[in-house]
Amino acid sequence: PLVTSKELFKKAYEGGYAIGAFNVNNMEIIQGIVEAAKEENSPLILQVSAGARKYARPVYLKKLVEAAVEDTGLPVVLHLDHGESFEICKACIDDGFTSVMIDGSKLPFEENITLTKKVVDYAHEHGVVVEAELGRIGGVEDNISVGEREATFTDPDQALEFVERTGVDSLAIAIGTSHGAYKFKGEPYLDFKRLEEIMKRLPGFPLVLHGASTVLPEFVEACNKYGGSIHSAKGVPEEMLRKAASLGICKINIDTDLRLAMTAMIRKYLAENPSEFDPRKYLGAAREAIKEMVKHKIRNVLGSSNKL
Ligand SMILES: O=C(COP(=O)(O)O)N(O)CCCOP(=O)(O)O
Ligand SMILES: [Zn+2]
Repeated sequence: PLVTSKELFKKAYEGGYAIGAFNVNNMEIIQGIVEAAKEENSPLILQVSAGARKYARPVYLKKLVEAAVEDTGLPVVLHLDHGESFEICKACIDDGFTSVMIDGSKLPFEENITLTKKVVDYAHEHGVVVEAELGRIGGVEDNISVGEREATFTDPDQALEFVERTGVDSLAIAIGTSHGAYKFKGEPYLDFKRLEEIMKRLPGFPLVLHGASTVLPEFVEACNKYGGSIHSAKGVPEEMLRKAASLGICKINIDTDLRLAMTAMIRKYLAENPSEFDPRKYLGAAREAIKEMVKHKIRNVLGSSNKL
């Protein structure tokens, strides 16, 4: 069935593990992820961004996720990723999503609170949970200056006030990650001190890590070996993710590693089978790679195997 993340996060927080939140844009990506969760007997969040809704059209993704639930019997959270307005959150809630993110992180603090509270009120009336964001996920400068860090990372005192005034169910925090394949110019770094300060003020409250792809080297190398050009790519080392999962991070967002797995396998298949032109062959190979990658993340990074 489609479920909310309330209970999943509570168990994950207490159990010191995290739930994977994987972005979906087409059938093969959904199938690869869901097959992996099924084999690992793991809870799962499938998330749809505004861009994914534009690419695939909302009804296709909704029906594909419903098909995945029917086919596997898995409990799945269907989550809107980075909703930027009350309207898109409302549309998804009305369309049967069980969780939505309202991302007001670009707004001044008070406006973020007002917008988030409006979404929370509507979502909670419909039994849907809400993720918000405080602090700016982004900023890939090398060794961000202290001033820069203070300006963009989540302020622990503000986080407490934000949660109390909005009633939000989980909070995406900025502690050094950013979206995409170029997260760090220097050494990878997450501000665990800051995470612990936030946890002190919000004990037991589910926190979310965006921009958490590792940018797996084997896929970057495969992309480059078969005609790609992806250089200086760097992600979050898996041991940092394991540490975050053992702390208050209950949801870990992964999209770039899915994209790299899919792209690497399609490049590889086409290069090695130049006379082949059946999409089921290269999309099938990509689906298999996604499944193996997600199983690895569930088992060795998130720790959510056999937690159903
Ligand atoms: O946190 C992440 C992904 O982080 P990652 O890049 O490290 O995988 N996300 O919320 C995914 C954002 C995807 O948005 P879009 O579909 O518009 O490109
Ligand atoms: Zn994100």
